[in-house]
Amino acid sequence: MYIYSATDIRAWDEYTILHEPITSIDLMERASQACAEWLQQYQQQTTTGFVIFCGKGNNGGDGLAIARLLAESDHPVTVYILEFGHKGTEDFQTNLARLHGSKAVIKFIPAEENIPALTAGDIIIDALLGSGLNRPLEGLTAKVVKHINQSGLEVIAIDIPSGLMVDSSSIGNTVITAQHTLSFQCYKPAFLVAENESFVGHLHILDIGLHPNFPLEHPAANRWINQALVQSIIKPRNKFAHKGTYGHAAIIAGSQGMMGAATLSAKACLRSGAGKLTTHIPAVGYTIMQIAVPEAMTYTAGKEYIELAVDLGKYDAIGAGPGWAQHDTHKALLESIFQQTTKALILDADALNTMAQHQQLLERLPRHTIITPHPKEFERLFGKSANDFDRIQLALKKAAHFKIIIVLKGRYTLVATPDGLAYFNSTGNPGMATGGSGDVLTGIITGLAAQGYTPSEAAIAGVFLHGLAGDLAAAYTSQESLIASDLVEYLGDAFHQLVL
Ligand SMILES: NC(=O)C1=CN([C@@H]2O[C@H](COP(=O)(O)OP(=O)(O)OC[C@H]3O[C@@H](n4cnc5c(N)ncnc54)[C@H](OP(=O)(O)O)[C@@H]3O)[C@@H](O)[C@H]2O)[C@@H](O)CC1
Ligand SMILES: Nc1ncnc2c1ncn2[C@@H]1O[C@H](COP(=O)(O)OP(=O)(O)O)[C@@H](O)[C@H]1O
Ligand SMILES: [K+]
Repeated sequence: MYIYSATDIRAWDEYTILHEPITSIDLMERASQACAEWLQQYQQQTTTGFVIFCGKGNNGGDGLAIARLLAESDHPVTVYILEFGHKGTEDFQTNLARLHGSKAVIKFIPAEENIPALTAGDIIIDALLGSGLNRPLEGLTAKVVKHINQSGLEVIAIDIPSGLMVDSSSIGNTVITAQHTLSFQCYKPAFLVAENESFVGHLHILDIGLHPNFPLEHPAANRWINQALVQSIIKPRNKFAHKGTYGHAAIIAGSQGMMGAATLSAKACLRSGAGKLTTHIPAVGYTIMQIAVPEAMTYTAGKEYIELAVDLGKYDAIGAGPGWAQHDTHKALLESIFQQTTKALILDADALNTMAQHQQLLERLPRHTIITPHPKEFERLFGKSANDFDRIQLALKKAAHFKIIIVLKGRYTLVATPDGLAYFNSTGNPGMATGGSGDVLTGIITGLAAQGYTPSEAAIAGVFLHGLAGDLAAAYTSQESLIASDLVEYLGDAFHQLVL
């Protein structure tokens, strides 16, 4: 599934009108019906008043149609139309004419003194501006939005909170703060970044039946990692497989006091289907690893810190970095890993911090290395970004420059590939914001890469399975109680859900 820009969404709209075919006003009716149905399910008492703020574009047109549909179901509805000069789009005008025949009360806001007082208990519907927004809100529009935000009432935004840019940062702008956003057909870039969380609230994507052929003919660089995509990647195991079939993985991890990171990565690697695993750890962790992960072979070098890794050429995938801590031998260790790597390499945590301190190492990264920074590690490596959109662009730029795969972790983890594609992961939950979650991810991606999945495939499937394991674990144990070990325990159920 693609994540479209505002321009692409408009094109999909027009494509549907032309090819279904359907008139523009009927498409608006379909979108509005989907919203009205959602609203009535959400608020079943017909005594609840809806106060609907409409602009004069098609987002306002949606608001007018929703008003009529709610009034027909005996909800008290008051509509406020914000006057900004022009008379409104054609579909806005048609819906205004249709609304005149209904029980809804229609009022206009031509000036600040007409901004209405809002009544406790009312639900506000924001249909002021949608995907046609082309500049920050100002003047009367900004005042209305601030008034709504200050009311403290529940706000439900139609398509996108008014004032929020679809494809770029809205930091510092006046934007509706919604508790729910009912958006049409597909995710938009604005919904995927942490900086917009407080505006969007709970997001609901409503299917309004835009033409299914459009995505087939218009691939986009921004993509959604969902079950269908991962099912197309993960292959069932061969009937006559033996342990050599699924690769030999190495996890180079751990230090005094951080052997947990190494064991979590190792377990996750094995639970992801790798045929064999050897762990390279410091001597201090030998007994811990042998007891915690008896399935893994173990090689030790260094006492409290891993200092040397030898004979790496035989591995199909190497995961390095979890629990290394900071030590002055790590630069040489990384250089030696780079030299010996023949196949896949996954770098996380302190391996990334070491590269951040010795930037020249970046230039020596083997091609198609996967790095898995969280935003702070990303910043240490590549510098600060002014906003989340810039950070995504920077990740794509660096992925292309160094020919690597960057897994930028977060709510919607980004997998940026060297060919300029940005995959956003759909699974996961805040229960996973707990120490060790990232170590599990490193193990999963290493385990997948060892089996011969390409680095991009391993990263995409890895983040999805990791998040899905988190969702299944949270459903059982709650987000609060979730710990990283649970992610390993639920990986099996996550694979089951793919129904191979
Ligand atoms: N795509 C779909 O699937 C479907 C989409 N549908 C709906 O259509 C909506 C998009 O409609 P839309 O294009 O008419 O845009 P919308 O945001 O209502 O108005 C934009 C107009 O406002 C203006 N303007 C811009 N910025 C401004 C500002 N800061 N302050 C003040 N004014 C500003 C600007 O005009 P300008 O002033 O620049 O001449 C621009 O022309 C979409 O969100 C969804 O709800 C459904 O009905 C059917 C299926
Ligand atoms: N709010 C969230 N929603 C979804 N996934 C999350 C959330 N918080 C954290 N995660 C996931 O958990 C992992 C945390 O990794 P990281 O920050 O490296 O943790 P650690 O260093 O403790 O292992 C990442 O894969 C991230 O995507
Ligand atoms: K809106």
